[in-house]
Formats: sequence, C-alpha cells, structure tokens
Amino acid sequence: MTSVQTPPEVTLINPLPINQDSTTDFDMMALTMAALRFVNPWSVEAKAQWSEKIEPGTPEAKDRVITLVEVSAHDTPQDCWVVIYDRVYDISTFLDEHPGGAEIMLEYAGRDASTAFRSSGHSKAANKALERFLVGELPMHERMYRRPGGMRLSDIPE
Ligand code: HEM
Repeated sequence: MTSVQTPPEVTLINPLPINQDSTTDFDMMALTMAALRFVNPWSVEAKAQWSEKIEPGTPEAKDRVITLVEVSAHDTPQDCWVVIYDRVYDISTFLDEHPGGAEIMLEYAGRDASTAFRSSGHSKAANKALERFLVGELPMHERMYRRPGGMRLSDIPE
C-alpha cells in the first residue's frame, strides 16, 4: 500500500525583521547627503569662482597658481588641461596637432600626465613645445617634481 507523504510544515521566518523606523532612517540619510552635496567645496558649481581663463604661454601664466582640483574640471576635448612636471598646460588647441594623436592625450584630460609624457620618449623639441601651452603651476603642497631642495629628474625642462 502506498501512502501519500505530506511535506513537513514550513514556517517562514523573516531573517531581517523590518524595522518600523527604517524609512525615517533612510530619509535622514538622504537629507544629510543632500546637505553635504550642497556645501561640498569641490562641487562643479564652484568652477565659476576659479581662475579666469588666460591665453596659454603668456607671461602671466608663469605666476599663476592652479590647484589639482581646478585642473580636474578641465577634462573635455574643448577644454583640456593636463599637468606635466607640476606645470599646468591648456592643450585644447593642440589635441588635433599632436603627432601621437588626440585620443592618447584625452586620457589625461584634467589629470597628471607626467609619467605618460616621460615614458613616450618625447624629444627635446616636444619638451620645448610645452611652453606654448603653459597656463600655471601647482601650489607647492601639490608638487611632486619641482620642490625647492628636492631631487630633480635630469631630463625635466627648466
Ligand atoms: C602638452 C603635452 C604634449 C606635447 C607638447 C607633445 C608633443 C609631442 C611631439 C612634438 C611629438 C613628436 C615626437 C617628438 O618630438 O617627441 C609627440 C609624439 C608622441 N606623443 Fe606627445 N605630446 C604631449 C603629450 C603627450 C601625452 C600626455 C602622451 C601620452 C602618452 C603623448 C604621447 C605621444 C606618443 C605616443 C607620441 C609618438 C607618436 C609616434 O611616434 O607615432 N604625448 N608628442
């Protein structure tokens, strides 16, 4: 005789009991994040307060201090800055002229390109060409290559 087995009774236990206050917690978190975003000094909206755009390679560029955070806001093909050996270059007009192509330089838009520039084996002429695009220099506390009393790489331009 065959007997029909009934499955054992299963009681579902919610392993994570829903906290009645979880919605309130979430709202508080969202509110805090929104407030932080509002006061965030790095917000892109702050861009308007940063340095005026100047003509690259002009004498004022030598005295202008530009922070890494400001450089990072210039990261498009129309407005492309890079840092090479602690100096800031606006290469927006050079992208299409670059013998190595625009794509490779755009990877460094808004960022430090020193090691990429160095390891591509650029000539002395390429180092000299940098001057045309100079718009400023990093503040002392953000520099890696040109610190007073620091060791200088022999091949970085004056
Ligand atoms: C403002 C910055 C730059 C300037 C003025 C510049 C200038 C030049 C110049 C004049 C050349 C021709 C070869 C030479 O004279 O050395 C060249 C080639 C090249 N550059 Fe740049 N460059 C810059 C940034 C970069 C960056 C960030 C990269 C990234 C990796 C790069 C990668 C290359 C490569 C791969 C070549 C070789 C192209 C070939 O031989 O086919 N360059 N660059």
